[in-house]
Amino acid sequence: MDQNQAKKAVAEAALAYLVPGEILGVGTGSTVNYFIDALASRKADVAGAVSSSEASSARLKAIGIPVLDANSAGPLSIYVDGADETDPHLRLIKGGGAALTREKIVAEAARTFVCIVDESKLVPVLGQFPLPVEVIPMARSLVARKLAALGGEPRWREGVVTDNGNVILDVHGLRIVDPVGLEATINQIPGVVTVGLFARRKADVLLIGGPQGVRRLGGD
Ligand SMILES: O=C(CO)[C@H](O)[C@H](O)COP(=O)(O)O
Repeated sequence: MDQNQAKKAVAEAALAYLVPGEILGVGTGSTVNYFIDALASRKADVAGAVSSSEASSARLKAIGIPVLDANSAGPLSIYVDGADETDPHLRLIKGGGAALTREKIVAEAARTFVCIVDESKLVPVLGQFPLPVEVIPMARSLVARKLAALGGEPRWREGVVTDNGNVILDVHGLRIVDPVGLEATINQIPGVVTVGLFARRKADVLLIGGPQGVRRLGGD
């Protein structure tokens, strides 16, 4: 099974968590694209979706799933999304696709966060993947200095503007031994909209695809 087959396998496995007749949350990225493709076969069970990006909204609409405003949808049954990195405790780094803020909002609104990854994303300690931070443009340099003081090496993802009109700093060189603490610390820097650490609201279920098939962590 190659990496794309692993992504497709976990995406299809996530269908088992659908709650018929309820609204679900849908994330962003290549693994989620496989999930949206798979969702086409279960359209009748989906009352609608709240999406974390314009890209996923377009893909959902293309298969005929109504995309709803988060403000009118209320609590969501599940949230299905990928990750850039996960540790064995289901804490995540997300935001490689620059959709981290909306992803955090939709994850928070969901009863169950089902994270779908291929096994290359599983690490013992988070931080090998540069940590994305969404920042209000006028605060970019200030926030970069504060992140450097925390021991990271922030790099501006030049040319990228988020769906919310902000910029992304990717923080290299962190070894994140206290994800909950670091999430809170970075979120408190003025000008930070969101850090792509999902440690306080982590995944509830992690589906990992690899050569042996799909295995699950959490959800017991
Ligand atoms: O956080 C994300 C987007 O902001 C994605 O979930 C993450 O980048 C994983 O993407 P992919 O499934 O393409 O590997």
